[in-house]
Amino acid sequence: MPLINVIPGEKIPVAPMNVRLPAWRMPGWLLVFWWLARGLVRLTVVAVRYWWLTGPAVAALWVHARYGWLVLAAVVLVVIAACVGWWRWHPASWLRFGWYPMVARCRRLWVYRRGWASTMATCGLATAFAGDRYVPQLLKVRCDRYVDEVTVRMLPGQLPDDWAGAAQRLAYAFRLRDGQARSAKRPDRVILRFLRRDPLAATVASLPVPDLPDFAALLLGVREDGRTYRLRLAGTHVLVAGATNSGKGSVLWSLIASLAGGVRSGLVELWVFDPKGGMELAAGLPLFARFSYEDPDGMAGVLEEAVKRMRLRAARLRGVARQHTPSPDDPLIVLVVDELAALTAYISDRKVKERIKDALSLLLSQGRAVGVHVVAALQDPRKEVLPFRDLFPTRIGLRLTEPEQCDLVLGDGARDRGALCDQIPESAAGVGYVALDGVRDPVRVRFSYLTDADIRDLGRTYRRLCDSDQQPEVSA
Ligand SMILES: Nc1ncnc2c1ncn2[C@@H]1O[C@H](COP(=O)(O)OP(=O)(O)OP(=O)(O)O)[C@@H](O)[C@H]1O
Repeated sequence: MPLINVIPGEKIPVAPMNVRLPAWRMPGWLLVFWWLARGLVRLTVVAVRYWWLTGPAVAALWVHARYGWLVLAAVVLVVIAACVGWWRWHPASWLRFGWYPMVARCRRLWVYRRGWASTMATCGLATAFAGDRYVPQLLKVRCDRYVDEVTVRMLPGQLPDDWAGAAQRLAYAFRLRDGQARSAKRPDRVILRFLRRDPLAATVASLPVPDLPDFAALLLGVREDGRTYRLRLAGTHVLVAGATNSGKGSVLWSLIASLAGGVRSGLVELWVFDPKGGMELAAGLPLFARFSYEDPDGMAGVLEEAVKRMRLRAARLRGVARQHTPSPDDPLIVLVVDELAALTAYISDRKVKERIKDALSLLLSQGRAVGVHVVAALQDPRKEVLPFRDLFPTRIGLRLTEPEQCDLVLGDGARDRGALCDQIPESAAGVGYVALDGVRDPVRVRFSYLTDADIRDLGRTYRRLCDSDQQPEVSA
C-alpha cells in the first residue's frame, strides 16, 4: 500500500453549504390523484400530437352516435370519393399535399417512432449522462415515391459524420436497404435519407440533344431525387472511374450526345482516343474531328498537337480574355479518352509513354481556361496507374471493386458521406456518384444509355459540317 496517494488533476471543490430537504409523508389518495392527473395530461398530449388519427376517430364516433351507421358509411364514402376525385383531377398536387404527407405520418408512427429509442441505442447514437439516458429527437418525416427523409435533432457532441457512419445500420434497423446522412441547415440537426424503392432502377433512355449545348450544364442523366443531372464542363476536366462493365462507355456517350449539337454547328471539336482498339467509340466517327486507336505513337502525336493548339490559343488570348469563349472559328476542344490507363500505364515503349505523360499533364494543368478539356475513363484509380489524378477537378465514381477506391476517386471521406460505389450492384450499370457544385455530399445518378441505333442516329444527324474532302483524321 502506498504511503501517500498523489492524484494529478483538478479537484472538484466541495460545495460550501449542504442543504438537506425535509422528507414529507404523502397521503395515499393524493398520490393516486397525482398519477391520474399525470396520466390525463399525457393522454391529452398524445391526442393532440396525433390529431390526424384522433380527430377523424372522434368525428366518426360522434357521427355514429348521433346519426347511426348508415350516415357514417356515407360520410366515409364521400371522403374516399373526394380523394379519388382529387387524384384523378390533379395527381401531382394530390400526391404532394394529400398522399405523401399521409404516408409520412403513418411511417413516422409505425416505422420510426415505434422502435426509435432501442434503435438509437443499438446503433450507438444514444448516450448516458449523470445516470440518465438520452436519445436523439425525431423531428420530422417526409416521404416521396422513393425516399423517406427523417430530420433528427442530434445530441450535443454528435456530428453529421457520426450519423453517416451509422446510416447503413439505421436503414437495416428500419427494414430498409440504403441509408445516407446529410447535414441540415441548422447545425444541431441531421437529415437521414432512407431508400424505400430505387428511383434509378430503370435504364435511362437517350436524352434530348440541344442544338446549342450549355457547357455549364450538359444534360447527362437522372439524379436520385428525380431531377436531371447536368455536368459543368466549362473550366474543368472530367475523370470517370469504374470497374469493367460499370457503364463508363455510357457516361462518355451521354457526354458526346450532349455536345453533338455543338459538333454540328462547329462550336465543339471532339478528339477521341480509344486505345482498346476502337471498339467502343468508333461508331461515332462522323462526329469526331480526330479519332485515334491502338497505335500509342499516333496517340502521342495527336496529344502533342492538342498541346500546340492550346499554346497558340493561350498566346492569342493572353491579355485579351481570361476565359475562352467557343465559336466556330475557335471551337471548344474536348479530348475524350476511353481507358486512360492504356495511355499512362500499360505502354511498354518508355519514350512514347513519357511523351504522352508530358502532353497530358500540360493539357490537364493549362487547358481548362483556353477551352481544351479532357474527359477520360479509367478502370483502376490508383496513383501508380494515373499519376495526375488530382488534376481532374470533376470526378465521377461508377461501380468500384473496393471501398478504398471510393475515396481515391471522389476525395477523402466521400464514402463516409454516402458515396458507396463499391456497393453498386453489377446489374446497375451506368449508376454512379458525383459531387455537385455547392453540395457537400455526393449524389447518386444514372447516366443515359445510348443503344447502337441511337449512336448511329446521332452520327447521321449531328455529323460535322465540313467539306467532303475534310474527313476526320483517323490514326491507328
Ligand atoms: N447507363 C446504362 N444503363 C443501363 N445499362 C447500361 C448503362 N451503361 C452500360 N450498360 C450496360 O452495361 C454494359 C457494359 O457497359 P459499358 O461497356 O459502357 O461498360 P464499361 O465500364 O465501359 O466496360 P469496359 O470497362 O469493359 O469497357 C453495356 O453493354 C450495357 O448493357
